Amino acid sequence: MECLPHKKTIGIWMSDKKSQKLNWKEFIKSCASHGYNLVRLDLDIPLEEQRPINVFLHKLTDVIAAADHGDSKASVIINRVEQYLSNHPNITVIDPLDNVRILLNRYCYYTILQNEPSLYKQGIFTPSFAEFTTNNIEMNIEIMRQRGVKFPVICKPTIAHGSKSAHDMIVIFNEKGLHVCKPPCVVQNFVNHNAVLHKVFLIGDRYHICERPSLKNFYASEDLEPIYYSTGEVCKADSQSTLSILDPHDKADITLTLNEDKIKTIIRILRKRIGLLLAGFDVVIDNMTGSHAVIDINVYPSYDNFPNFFEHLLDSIQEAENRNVNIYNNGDCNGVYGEEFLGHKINGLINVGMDPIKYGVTGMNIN
Ligand SMILES: Nc1ncnc2c1ncn2[C@@H]1O[C@H](COP(=O)(O)OP(=O)(O)OP(=O)(O)O)[C@@H](O)[C@H]1O
Ligand SMILES: O=P(O)(O)O[C@H]1[C@H](O)[C@H](O)[C@H](OP(=O)(O)O)[C@@H](OP(=O)(O)O)[C@@H]1O
Ligand SMILES: [Mg+2]
Repeated sequence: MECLPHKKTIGIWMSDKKSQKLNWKEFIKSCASHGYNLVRLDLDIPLEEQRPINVFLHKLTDVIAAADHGDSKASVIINRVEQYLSNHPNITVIDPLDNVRILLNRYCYYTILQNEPSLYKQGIFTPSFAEFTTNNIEMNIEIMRQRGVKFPVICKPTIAHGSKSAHDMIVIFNEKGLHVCKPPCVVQNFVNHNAVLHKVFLIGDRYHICERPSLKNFYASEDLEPIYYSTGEVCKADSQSTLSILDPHDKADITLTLNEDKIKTIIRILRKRIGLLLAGFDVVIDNMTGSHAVIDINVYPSYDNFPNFFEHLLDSIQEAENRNVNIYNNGDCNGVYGEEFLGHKINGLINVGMDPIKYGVTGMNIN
């Protein structure tokens, strides 16, 4: 992208896979209309040798996950990024790497939700879960018992990003099925939800909800073998998996209606506890109780069909920058910590000034 004078600069990095899905022409146009140049950063060369930036916009989840698990090349990249950002505290980071790290580990972010007693009272929950760190079936059965995890369960890799296998799931119906688990993994109570998934995409204080195909209803059984699937096969807008076809006895005659007040409550909790500007979460509605189960939280998701995505993104970046400029000019150059979370300081410059969620881009006013 060419650079024009007197404009601020957004430096961006994302995987090639993600980059191919982005409408770069439209993005550059939106950046320009908001007074930004857009440059793609090359993390294989020192950032000091590249154009100075005001905003660092990234999806480094795969690289962070690899670095945190000992990959030397990934570690060089993350160290380079973190050193650069430490040397340039006035750069607005979207989103701070320590905040992103929270969402790399399913056990970690499920625990955030479980530790929010206010959610349960409002008919919101995260399904009971347990983490397997060994292949010892007896130990794992005992852990499930202690944590109220009951069949059927979904087995998911503990690490939520960083490889295709992060999305490889298994539905397990009985104890003998547990031998298929590959620790470290989490097992989570399966919530029957009539094969309808609600995806919530967040950009700062803006959100958009879309429906996606999901899994049909399942029940514990001593006779059923584990069912393997990957999220992308079942839950994309155009997915047509047989796993989404309700069994005849399950033909849903009742419509499960998403409660937007519950969604706003979840958004407030995530902003307070995780503090990401670019995130998403998945909700299924328990078809017996109507309670809303938060089953997943994502870093910088696809934002498929998010209305005027680039405009909302740039507006939010400007708002985040304005907050940072105020903090930086007030001499708090080390950034402002958000709330303590499980030992991780949420180093969230964008956490500062927790404005009420302004509105859902669906036009709902939220106070
Ligand atoms: N506890 C659950 N009960 C019922 N269905 C579930 C549960 N957890 C996951 N699922 C189903 O499996 C799918 C994938 O689960 P999840 O969203 O945790 O995986 P993921 O690969 O991280 O997804 P994403 O593509 O959003 O990152 C969900 O969209 C939903 O269809
Ligand atoms: O359409 P969605 O938002 O469900 O697809 C996302 C998916 O939820 C995950 O967030 C993917 O990220 P990873 O977990 O890192 O694989 C996204 O892939 P990406 O290449 O766009 O980052 C999907 O878009
Ligand atoms: Mg998901």
